[in-house]
Amino acid sequence: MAQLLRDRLSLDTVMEKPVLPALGLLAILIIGNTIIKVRFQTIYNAFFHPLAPVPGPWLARISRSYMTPAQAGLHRAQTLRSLHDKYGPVVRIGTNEVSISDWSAYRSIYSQKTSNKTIHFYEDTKLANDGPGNIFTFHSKEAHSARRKLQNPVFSQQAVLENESFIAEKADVLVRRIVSSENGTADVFLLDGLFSLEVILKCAFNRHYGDSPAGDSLTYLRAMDSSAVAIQVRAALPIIQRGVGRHLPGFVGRSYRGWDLWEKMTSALVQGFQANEAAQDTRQRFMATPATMNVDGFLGRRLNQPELVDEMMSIAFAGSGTTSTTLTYLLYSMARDQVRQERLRAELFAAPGHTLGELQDLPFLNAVIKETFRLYPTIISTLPRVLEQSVSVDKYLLPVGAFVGMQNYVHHRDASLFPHPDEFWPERWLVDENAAGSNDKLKDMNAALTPFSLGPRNCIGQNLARAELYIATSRIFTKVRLTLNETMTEWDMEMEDRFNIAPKGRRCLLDVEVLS
Ligand code: HEM
Repeated sequence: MAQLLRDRLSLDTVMEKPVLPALGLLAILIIGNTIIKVRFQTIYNAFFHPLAPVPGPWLARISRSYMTPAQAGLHRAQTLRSLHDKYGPVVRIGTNEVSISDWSAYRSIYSQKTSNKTIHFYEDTKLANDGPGNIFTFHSKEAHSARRKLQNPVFSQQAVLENESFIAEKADVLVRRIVSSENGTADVFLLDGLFSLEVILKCAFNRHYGDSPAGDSLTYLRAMDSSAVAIQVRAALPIIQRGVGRHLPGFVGRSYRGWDLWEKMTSALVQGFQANEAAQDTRQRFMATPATMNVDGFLGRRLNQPELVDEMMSIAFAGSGTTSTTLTYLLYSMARDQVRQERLRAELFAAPGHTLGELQDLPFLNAVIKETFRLYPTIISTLPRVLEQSVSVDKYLLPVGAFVGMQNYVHHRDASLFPHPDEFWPERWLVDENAAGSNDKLKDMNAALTPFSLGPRNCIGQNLARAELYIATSRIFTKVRLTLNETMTEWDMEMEDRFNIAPKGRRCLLDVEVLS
């Protein structure tokens, strides 16, 4: 027995002894291997990656998250501008990512063949709860071009002209709201938001809202705006889907519940339109009609309910905040500059008429709108793309698979094309055609002005957006004189980069004088 025990003990000892060192060795090997791998990857990224020759901050060579703090701080575009000032037109901003500021590269980067939308960025903007994606988010080029074909007719210039009376009607409501603002001070940030949303809801669903700024359209606007936080939280933490998020406390939970409400309201609009309007709209005038009635060529059928709701939420989202912030910055610029405001008014009063066509012929109005697009491009930030073809920019060859991006905020401030780039100076667009080289310069300025982007994923709603800006601007400045309210500070109107801009103070208070 004693011998047995001894044998057993010695066997255990024999068994135990090598186990610990073996585990230790394994751990050391695993850790060592990881360190070597990480080191190797880091060394590769820093020195041998195809993007290694591209200049940029040292940390960006080895980290994918170099831009995260700027993005979280809502100043990504401004940070990129400083990086371009320091490093030149092509800057490496991540292990596999570059930013480009050379406007002449825009057309090739954003062409059908060269690139595609990055999945991780755009997939996050699926909007309906069980929605499969929408025209804005599709990665598949076939799915996207079929959806674009389906929707294009209701966004054409012809379609916008047919809906001109709707836009004028809503612009008149906007003017009445401005005029009747409390104490003669209007918050045009809020009122412009309602205006562009109500234009969309009218043009999409034939839905009309009254003059009161405190009706259902305000509830819709607030619900849509409040969901921005939840959309970002879901993107950063995919585990927090809608079902979980709506139960969270505080502003995050509120944002998820706002998102639910926005979807519910859109769904009700879609159902109302299906029941009462769609089949009667034989001229296919309303933006919801083709998506409701016609076959999507990629799917080979009509859109089902979640697809339709997702699509309409994306149109409301893409089409309202964009136009309204542009209009807000236009009014702000004019309210700060009475001389230019008078010049604009004089041009409007002297115009033969105020139809869209007539307004689009007015040189100073055109210059004011272009300058607003240049200085306050509502989509301020990077439109991220993944390269499907290698492309040369400056002296660098950017390989297939690299993430690339350009941002209006940066190339719209290219001082070689736009002297005094941070100044609102509409006269820069009124080029003397007889001066030497002026036409070439104007051609370049126009080519560098890309507020609606270019290529297959450019803005489908740009005709409508332009029409809203021309009509609203003319209606406002022929009825009222605007001046900046004394409580407004520069900080209030600083642009926050949320992809789309928002003024930091979330208000734009203007004092209103009704013209006799
Ligand atoms: C001043 C107003 C507007 C500006 C500056 C603007 C700008 C843009 C830009 C830059 C893009 C490309 C985004 C990207 O590639 O990620 C875009 C796409 C889009 N915009 Fe606009 N937009 C405006 C108004 C509108 C309006 C009024 C609508 C609809 C009613 C609209 C609907 C869309 C849609 C659906 C897309 C996605 C198109 C696609 O991928 O095929 N936008 N817009």
